[in-house]
Amino acid sequence: MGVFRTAYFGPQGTFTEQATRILVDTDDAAELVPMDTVPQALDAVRAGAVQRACVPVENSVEGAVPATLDGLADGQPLVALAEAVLPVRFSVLTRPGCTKPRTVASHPHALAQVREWLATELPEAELIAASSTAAAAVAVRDGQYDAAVTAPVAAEHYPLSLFAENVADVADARTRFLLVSQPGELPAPTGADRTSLAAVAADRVGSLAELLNELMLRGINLTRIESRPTKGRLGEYRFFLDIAGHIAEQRVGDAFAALRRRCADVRFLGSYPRADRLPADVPETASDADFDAAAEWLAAVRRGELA
Ligand SMILES: O=C(O)C(=O)Cc1ccccc1
Repeated sequence: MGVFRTAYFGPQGTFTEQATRILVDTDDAAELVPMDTVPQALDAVRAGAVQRACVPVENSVEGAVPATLDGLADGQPLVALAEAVLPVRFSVLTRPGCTKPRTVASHPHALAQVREWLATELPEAELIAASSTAAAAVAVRDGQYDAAVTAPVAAEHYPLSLFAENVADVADARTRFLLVSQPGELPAPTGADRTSLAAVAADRVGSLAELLNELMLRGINLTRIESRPTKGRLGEYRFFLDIAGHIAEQRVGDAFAALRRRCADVRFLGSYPRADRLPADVPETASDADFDAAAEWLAAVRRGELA
C-alpha cells in the first residue's frame, strides 16, 4: 500500500493542521500535505493526488467558512467522513525585536475574533487579511507585516516572538473542521452521527418550509442551516443543512428521498460521527424498528393479507 496522503488548509501551523492531526492517524504511512487555499485542498482530493482533505467549515463566533461551503457544493462530489471541533485561542506573533506592530495580518476569521483586543491593545495597527493564520506568520517572517494572529502552534514553526497569547474576544470560541474524501464506503452509523447536505429549494411560496417539514415529520433534528447564493440568478440560494442522524438510518434515508423529489438539486455531503458524541434524540415513532414494522404492514396490505 502506498503512502496515505491528507491535504490540509495550510501552510504548516494552521488551526486546520491541528484538526488534521486529531482526525488522521499520523503514523509512518501517513503524509500531511499543506495547501494554500481551501479549494486547492479539496481539488487535490478530486484529482486523486491525496486521499483526504481537512478544511475548516464553521466557527462559533464568525459563522461559516464560505470557501468550504462553495467548494463542497461545486465540482465533483466529495463527502465528509469525520469532524473535529477545536477551541480557538490566538497567539499574536511578531518579528523578534518588534515592540510596536503597525501592521497585523491574519485570516479574516481570526481578525474578526480578536477585533476588540486589537482595538484596545493596538488601536493604530492596520489590519491585513491573509489567506490563513499561518500564511500571515510566513508574511511576518518575510518582513511583509509586523505581526500575525495565529494558532499557538505557529510559534513552533516560525522564528517569531510571542507578543501575546490566549487572545480571544469571546472565551470558548470553537471551530469545526471536516475530513473529506471522494465518495466511497460510508462510515458506519454510531448512533451519534451528523449528516450534511446541500439543497436548492424551488423559487416558490413555502418551498423552504416544505423542505424543513420533511425533516420535522420524520423526527430529525436540524443542527445547522446556512444559505449561500447559487451564483446563478440573484435571489437563488443553496441551503446547507446539518441534521442529527446517519443516512443509513431509515428516517434520514426517507427524508433524503423526499428532498430528492422536491428539490431540483440535492447533494449528500456525508454522514459521520459527531465530535461531541451526542446521540440523536429519535422520537418513539421514528426508529428503524418503527419504519421496518410500518413497511412490513404496508407490504402485507398490498399483498391483500390484511383487510
Ligand atoms: O487559518 C487557519 O489557521 C485556519 O485553519 C482557519 C481558521 C482561522 C481562524 C480560526 C479558525 C480556523
